Amino acid sequence: MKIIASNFKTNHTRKSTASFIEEINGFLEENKIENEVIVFPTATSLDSFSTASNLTIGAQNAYAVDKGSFTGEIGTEQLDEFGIKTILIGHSERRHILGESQENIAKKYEFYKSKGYKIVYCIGEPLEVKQSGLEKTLEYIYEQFVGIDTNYENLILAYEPVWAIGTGVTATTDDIIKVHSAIKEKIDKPLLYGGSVKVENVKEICSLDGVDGALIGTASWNANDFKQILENTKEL
Ligand SMILES: O=C[C@H](O)COP(=O)(O)O
Repeated sequence: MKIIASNFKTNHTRKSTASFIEEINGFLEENKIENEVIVFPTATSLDSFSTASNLTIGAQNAYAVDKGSFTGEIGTEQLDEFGIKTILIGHSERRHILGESQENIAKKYEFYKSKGYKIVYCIGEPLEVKQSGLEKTLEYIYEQFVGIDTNYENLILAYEPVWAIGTGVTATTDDIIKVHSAIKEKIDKPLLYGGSVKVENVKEICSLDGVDGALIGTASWNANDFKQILENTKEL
């Protein structure tokens, strides 16, 4: 059983999201796909979708609050409206582009943990760290666990090397195995790989030891490609 997640990032409209979800839902049912599938649309496209039991809709981000005066943010009141109970936290784009600190990420994690959300928690190193070797890479990754309760029952991890995200450069199977096995030795949670996963490589990556699924950006935005990804991982 694998977990295949699609992160829309800043892509798709409300309308195209609804048709994507309808199409994927139908595909899962018709093809009896049993893997767990999670789709993270933009906040503006969240809705009360009717979905198969193995398809979950999650939020890409939300503030650590129920409601209040936090311009531009959403909280659990807005997520509850659509029954959203899954959230992505610590994505590298939020860390490196939007400037979220480990302290803020840990606060957000604690808040959504206290609400019982399923949390997909991302970790991963930038290129200069990777170039300094495995030991430094792991040190960097472990710092991203500061303030994070890794025993939380609803936790899924996603290892996403920053240099592989949206670049078309996938980590080698050797890179993935080394980092995944090191993380798995310390933390016994499902661990996804993310970073230029596509139709052609998803099966190989998801078959590696210590890889429990994939968190996919670019290659998941086209419904036909995502269906192919789901098909290619169906038997794993
Ligand atoms: O959340 C997904 C990851 O950032 C991977 O993105 P990507 O598949 O476009 O490389």
